[in-house]
Amino acid sequence: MERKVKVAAVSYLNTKPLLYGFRDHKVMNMMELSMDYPARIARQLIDGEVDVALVPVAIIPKMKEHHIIADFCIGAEGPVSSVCLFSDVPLHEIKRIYLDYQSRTSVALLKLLVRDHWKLNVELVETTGDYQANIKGTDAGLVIGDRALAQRHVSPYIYDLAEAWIRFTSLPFVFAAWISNRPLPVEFIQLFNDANAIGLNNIPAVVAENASPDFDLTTYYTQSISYRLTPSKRQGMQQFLSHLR
Ligand SMILES: C=C(O[C@@H]1C=C(C(=O)O)C=C[C@H]1O)C(=O)O
Repeated sequence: MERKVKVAAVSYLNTKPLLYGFRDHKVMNMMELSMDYPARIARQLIDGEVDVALVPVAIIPKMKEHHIIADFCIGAEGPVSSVCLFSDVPLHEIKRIYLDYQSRTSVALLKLLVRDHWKLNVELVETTGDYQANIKGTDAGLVIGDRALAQRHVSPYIYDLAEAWIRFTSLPFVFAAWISNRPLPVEFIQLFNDANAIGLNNIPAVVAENASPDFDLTTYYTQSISYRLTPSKRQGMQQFLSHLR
């Protein structure tokens, strides 16, 4: 038998619906699952430490070979709630923006919006560890994932990046997709897709076994995140990637 497929997933609440169905699924006999934050799993997929990952789509241009293997993604057709620019002051008064080291796609999207949509003259600052405490005065911050859901209760000004992208392009946005760095057996791909769909078809069960002190998870899973990689999401993704080139 072929060796097990190494799969890496995002360790945020937004991935729980996609992973819910894997537990007792027979696809687990064919794979090993690990979890980390998006920038780390991006590195693991590029370096070949894993075969498939729910990676930030912004890293696609860095891959020698890539295959989108599933019909599911971390996307949005409206405000995504967990990818935002947080600030104490209105957008045009911001002087500096701290960038989230856990992100790849949202950092690229923020840079695009700053330049072409919002047209801001700001200093962009890379981070490597905890930086949310730096978000104060005219220093703003991009925060993603569960930490963004918490930051919503802290910062008075919240600019949702998916919402801004949709205003800018009239297209939905894809933050992350299941991508492999080599071709995989059709049987694996079919089972993998089947496992992804189970949680999405059972959102109340997914909500029942997870908890967020910061955000209503039913709303998050059914209205903020949009999980189906539809033709219009693929179009949004292509448009985003062509902006990156
Ligand atoms: C919507 C989100 O999408 C995430 C954003 C990513 C990025 O910016 O690189 C990568 C994976 C997604 O989990 C989120 O985490 O809040």
